[in-house]
Amino acid sequence: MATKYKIALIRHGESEYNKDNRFCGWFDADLSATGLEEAKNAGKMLKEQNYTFDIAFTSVLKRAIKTLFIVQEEMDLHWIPVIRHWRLNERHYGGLQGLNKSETAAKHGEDQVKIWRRSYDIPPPALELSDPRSATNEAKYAQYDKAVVPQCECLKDTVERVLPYWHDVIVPTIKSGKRVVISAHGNSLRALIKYLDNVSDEEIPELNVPTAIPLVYELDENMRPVKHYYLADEAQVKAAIEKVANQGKAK
Ligand SMILES: O=C(O)[C@@H](CO)OP(=O)(O)O
Repeated sequence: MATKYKIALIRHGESEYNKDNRFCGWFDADLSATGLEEAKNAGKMLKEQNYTFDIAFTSVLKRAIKTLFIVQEEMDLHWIPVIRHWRLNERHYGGLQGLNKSETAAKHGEDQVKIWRRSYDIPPPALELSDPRSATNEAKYAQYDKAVVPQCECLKDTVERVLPYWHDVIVPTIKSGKRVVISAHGNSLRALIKYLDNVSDEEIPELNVPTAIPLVYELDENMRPVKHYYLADEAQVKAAIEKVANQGKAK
């Protein structure tokens, strides 16, 4: 298998909700001061390693949009087209959105929290439509049928809404020869990685994506992965992955 295309995936930098260890999902949390710094470093890593892009895809959530912009700023790539779409949003965390992950683990047990955070097909509790946390009435989703806006999602649901966007929009862009960067979220990227690397439902709970360390996928002419790697040293990646995994521990 020969590499024909290279794409970069970036999970946004630490958000205010990550900092407070709260479930975030479709809540539009901003980047924390650390997150801003992480995003800057991601841009630096890409620049130092001579990456460049022709087009960017991101979600409609500001933590991913701002991370992308900071990366563009570091790379002096402000001019490239940026396409934002809700299909790249974070997995919707339903009734868990806003709750502290450690407190939730103390209340429901770490095993239950791991199931909610990382299982493939078990969704968190759904939000009521009348819940002020529901995204149904947000202006950015007004153009879509109300049924499009989830009230909770398991990873399987996220895979099912990310993949049509991957196949219908991102793949044709990559095939047209454009160098693509995707700035998205822990679980929308897990959904894409599950598909690309054929990760089984049993293995997916152990996959965590660290914040703002660019992850490069080399793809063959059939868009199958040849290899992938983070643009940081192994120890840094390992520590950042453990930090994410540990967020579900009761303290
Ligand atoms: O809260 C969230 O939306 C996600 C990403 O920050 O968290 P988790 O890693 O628990 O899936």
